[in-house]
Amino acid sequence: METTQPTATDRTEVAAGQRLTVRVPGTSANLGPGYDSLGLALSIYDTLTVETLSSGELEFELSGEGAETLPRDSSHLVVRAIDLALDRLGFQRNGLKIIAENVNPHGRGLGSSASAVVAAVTAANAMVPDEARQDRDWILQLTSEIEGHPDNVAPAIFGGLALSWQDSEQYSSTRADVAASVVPVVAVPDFELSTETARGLLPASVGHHAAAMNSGRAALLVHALTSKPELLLPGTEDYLHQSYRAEAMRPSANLISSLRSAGFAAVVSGAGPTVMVLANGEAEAAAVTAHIDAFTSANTPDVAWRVMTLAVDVEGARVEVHRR
Ligand SMILES: Nc1ncnc2c1ncn2[C@@H]1O[C@H](COP(=O)(O)OP(=O)(O)OP(=O)(O)O)[C@@H](O)[C@H]1O
Ligand SMILES: N[C@@H](CCO)C(=O)O
Repeated sequence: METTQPTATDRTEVAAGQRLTVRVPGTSANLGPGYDSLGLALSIYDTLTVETLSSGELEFELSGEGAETLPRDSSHLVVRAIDLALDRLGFQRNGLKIIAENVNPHGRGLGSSASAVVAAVTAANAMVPDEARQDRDWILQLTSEIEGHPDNVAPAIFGGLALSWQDSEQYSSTRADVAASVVPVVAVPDFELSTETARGLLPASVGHHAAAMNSGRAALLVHALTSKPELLLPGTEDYLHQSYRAEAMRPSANLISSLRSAGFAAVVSGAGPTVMVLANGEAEAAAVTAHIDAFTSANTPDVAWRVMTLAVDVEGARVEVHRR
């Protein structure tokens, strides 16, 4: 979390006794050539319920991913993001009960940290009175600042395919609808790679030729995803990041090469090490799954893979306020 922590102490306290639930989709960023700009919302959901308490304590009920390892104090990512959002809104909290049901695997490239901060900031925004509440573009701005890039948070907020960009410190995003035949298939390995580590592997600059090649493929990818899925294989060719990160996720890189050689549009999901294939239709998705099973059985015996056929989430983050 790169944004500075709040310091204010003279804020209005949020009302105690509130309970709200946010459901947030996982996301796959980059999609090949869309480094730090394109992202897709996926049907794998984390659920965060927050209760505002009248005493100053923090209570945690964590289940699923990270339940054994995440901190249970104010250093928890969700609490830090709630505190920052409340501060920006002109509020502060008393105690909180955090109930997190985490399904999205951590450090695998499916946007788990983005889902957590989107859930937290959405929850904080729903905790304050109507007149103080902000819109989803405000949530995009703050969560992009926290993450350092908008490509995961945007689809987590808005659903669908998010095309995001940055002007100085200002983040923006627009949503596009993905062709109905596109089926995302993910292969999640049992090892982690943090986004921070993966970003550290990238060069400070790339040549003009690579930039030009990448621009063409990124433009093609948007057309392929929205209306011409038969062009997904050329549209997912990347020149900016995957090759530099391959050594840190060799089993994933080898699986991607094999899938692409067979004609399937395979990419590194986010910063990896998950592999995602954008299949064109259910029959192709089944063939992709069979290819992954055969390749990994023969070539990566030391890695356990979880293969999931998902859907594109079209709703984005959804908040439910429980009336008492
Ligand atoms: N639901 C959560 N609650 C609290 N902390 C979380 C949660 N999800 C992720 N995190 C924190 O974020 C870290 C993972 O973030 P990281 O950016 O490295 O990977 P990712 O978001 O899963 O993948 P990517 O950004 O490549 O899509 C976890 O190790 C954990 O510290
Ligand atoms: N665009 C980001 C996505 C992962 O958070 C990266 O590749 O580092």
